[in-house]
Amino acid sequence: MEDAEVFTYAVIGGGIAGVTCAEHLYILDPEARTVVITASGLIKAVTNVLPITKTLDMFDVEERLPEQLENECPNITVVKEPVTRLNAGDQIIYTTSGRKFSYKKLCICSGGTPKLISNNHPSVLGIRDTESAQQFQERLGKAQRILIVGNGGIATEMVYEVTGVDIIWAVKDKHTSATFIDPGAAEFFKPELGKDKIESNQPLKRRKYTVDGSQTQYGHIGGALGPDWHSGLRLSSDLKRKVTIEYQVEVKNIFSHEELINSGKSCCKLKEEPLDSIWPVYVELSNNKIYGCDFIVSATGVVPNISVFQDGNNLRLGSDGGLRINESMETSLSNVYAAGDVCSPSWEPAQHWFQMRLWTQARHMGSYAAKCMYSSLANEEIYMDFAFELFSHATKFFGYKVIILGLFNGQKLEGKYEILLRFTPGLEYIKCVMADGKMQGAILIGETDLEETFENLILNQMDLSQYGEDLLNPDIDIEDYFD
Ligand SMILES: Cc1cc2nc3c(=O)[nH]c(=O)nc-3n(C[C@H](O)[C@H](O)[C@H](O)COP(=O)(O)OP(=O)(O)OC[C@H]3O[C@@H](n4cnc5c(N)ncnc54)[C@H](O)[C@@H]3O)c2cc1C
Ligand SMILES: NC(=O)C1=CN([C@@H]2O[C@H](COP(=O)(O)OP(=O)(O)OC[C@H]3O[C@@H](n4cnc5c(N)ncnc54)[C@H](OP(=O)(O)O)[C@@H]3O)[C@@H](O)[C@H]2O)C=CC1
Repeated sequence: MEDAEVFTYAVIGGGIAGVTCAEHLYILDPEARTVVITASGLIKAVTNVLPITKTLDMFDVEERLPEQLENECPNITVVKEPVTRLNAGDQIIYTTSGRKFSYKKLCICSGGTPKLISNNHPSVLGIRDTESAQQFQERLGKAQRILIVGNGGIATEMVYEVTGVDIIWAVKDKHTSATFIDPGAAEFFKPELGKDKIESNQPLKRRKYTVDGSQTQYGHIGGALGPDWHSGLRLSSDLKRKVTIEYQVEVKNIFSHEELINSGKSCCKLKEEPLDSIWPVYVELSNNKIYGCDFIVSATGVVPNISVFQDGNNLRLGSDGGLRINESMETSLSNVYAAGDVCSPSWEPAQHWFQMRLWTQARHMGSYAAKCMYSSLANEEIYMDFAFELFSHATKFFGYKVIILGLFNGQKLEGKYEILLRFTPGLEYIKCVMADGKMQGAILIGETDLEETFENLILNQMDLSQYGEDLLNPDIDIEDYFD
C-alpha cells in the first residue's frame, strides 16, 4: 500500500452527517482510529437534543472548532483539507496537500452545493454556508430590491426575515412554500407577509466563530447552514415587509440595462418607483413580466457534492445526482458508505418515509451509517433504523411552529386520499391526509400538541373511519382518546 496514514474509519465532511457519524463510531468502537477530513474550518455539532416524538427531536446546531470534537472523542483526528480524489480500489483518500489516508470503512458526507438558475452570472447568489450568507448580507446592505427564485425552505424563510427592501418572490407553483406545505397552509401564512417584523430580543443559542482567511481558502464548500441561519445576519432596521409574489413562473432571461434597452422590452414598475429608474440587473419571468433588481437569490435546491469521488471509481448515482446507497448505507463501491445531503437512498422505503435533504435526516443517516460500518467490520447483523419508518420534520415558518409528518402532501397516494382540516386564522392549521380511513400524513401549524398522537396514528395505521370528521373536533380531546 502507498505511504498512507492508516485509519480504521474515515469520514469525509464536517457537517451534521459527518460529525454524527464520527461521534457514533467513537461510541461503538472507541479503540479504533477515525479520521474526519473536512474542507470547512468549522464543523457542525448537534446539541440540546429534546425528543418531541419517537421520530422527531428538537435540537440546536452549533458551529465548533474541530479540536472540540478531537477532545470529546479522543480516537478522532480532524484534517482540515479538501479531498481531491478517492482510490476506492486501494482504499486511499487523497487531499490537496498530497496527504494520503487509508481506511477499512469510509463514509462520504460531503453534503451539497446550491443548484443555481445560473452558475456564472455575477448577479445570481446562492446560500449554503457562513461565507455565502455573509456575501448575501453585504449585498443586501446596499440593495433596494431583490428577486428571490424558488419555493422551498430558504425562500420561505427569507421572505419573512428580510425587511426594508422590496422583494419579488418568483415561485413555480400555484401557492407559496410548496416544498413543505399545501395551498391551505399557504393561505394561512399569507397575512404574515403583510405585517411588519417584530424585532426579537431573544439571545442567539448557537455559538458563532469567525472563519479566518486560511480556513475559507478552499472556496465554496462549507457546511450547510441550519435552522437559525438568518439570526446571525445583520438585517435591516427598517422592519417593513414589502413582498410581491409572482405565481407559476420561472426565470426566462437575465438582462443588463443595456440589453433590456436593445431588446425593446419594457419592465414592470412597482408602486412609487420612478419611471426612469435603472437597476443593476433585469429578470424576465416566464409570464413575460420583467423586473429590475439589485441581485437575484437562487433558492432552488441543492446538488450533491460528488465530483471528486467520480474519477476512476464506478459510482452509481440516483436520479437526483446523489450517491446511490442501499439499506446498509453502502454505495456501489466496496467499503464506501454515504450519508446526508450527498446520498440518494435506493432501498424500497417504508410507506410513510421519503428523503428530503434536512438536518434530521442528515443526523439519522450519519448515526445509522456508523452502525452499519461498525457492524460490518464486527460481523454483526443490523436492522434498519426506526427513524426511516416515518418522514417527520419540525421547523418554524412565518413565526409559527410547523410539524410535517408522513405523506403530508399526499405523496405516493396518486390522488386517492381525503383531507380533514381544522383551521383557525392566526392560531392553528391542522391537516390530516386520510386514505381508507387511516391517517397517512399531517401538517400541524401552531401549538397544536398533536404531533405525538398523529405520529402514532400514522405508524400504527389504526382504522379511524368510525370517527369521521370528529377526529379534528376541537371539543374532543383526541390526545387523551388515543393514548
Ligand atoms: C440556509 C439553509 C438553511 C437550512 N435550514 C434548515 C432547517 O431549518 N432545518 C433543516 O432540517 N435543514 C435545514 N437546512 C438543510 C440542512 O442544513 C442540511 O440538510 C444538512 O446540514 C446537511 O448536512 P450534511 O452533513 O449532509 O452536509 P453539509 O452540512 O453540507 O456538510 C458537508 C461537509 O462536507 C465538506 N466537504 C464537501 N466537499 C468536500 C471535499 N471534497 N473534501 C472534504 N470535505 C468536503 C464540507 O466542507 C462540509 O463540512 C438548511 C440548509 C441551508 C443551506
Ligand atoms: N426550515 C427548513 O426546514 C429549511 C430547510 N432548508 C433545506 O435547505 C436546502 C436548500 O434550500 P432551498 O434551496 O430552499 O431548496 P428546497 O429544495 O427547499 O426548495 C427548492 C425550490 O426551488 C424550486 N426550483 C427548483 N428549480 C427551480 C428553477 N429552475 N426555477 C424556479 N424554481 C425552482 C423547487 O421546485 P420543485 O420542487 O418543483 O423542483 C423548490 O420549490 C433544502 O434541502 C431545504 O430542504 C432550507 C431552509 C429552511
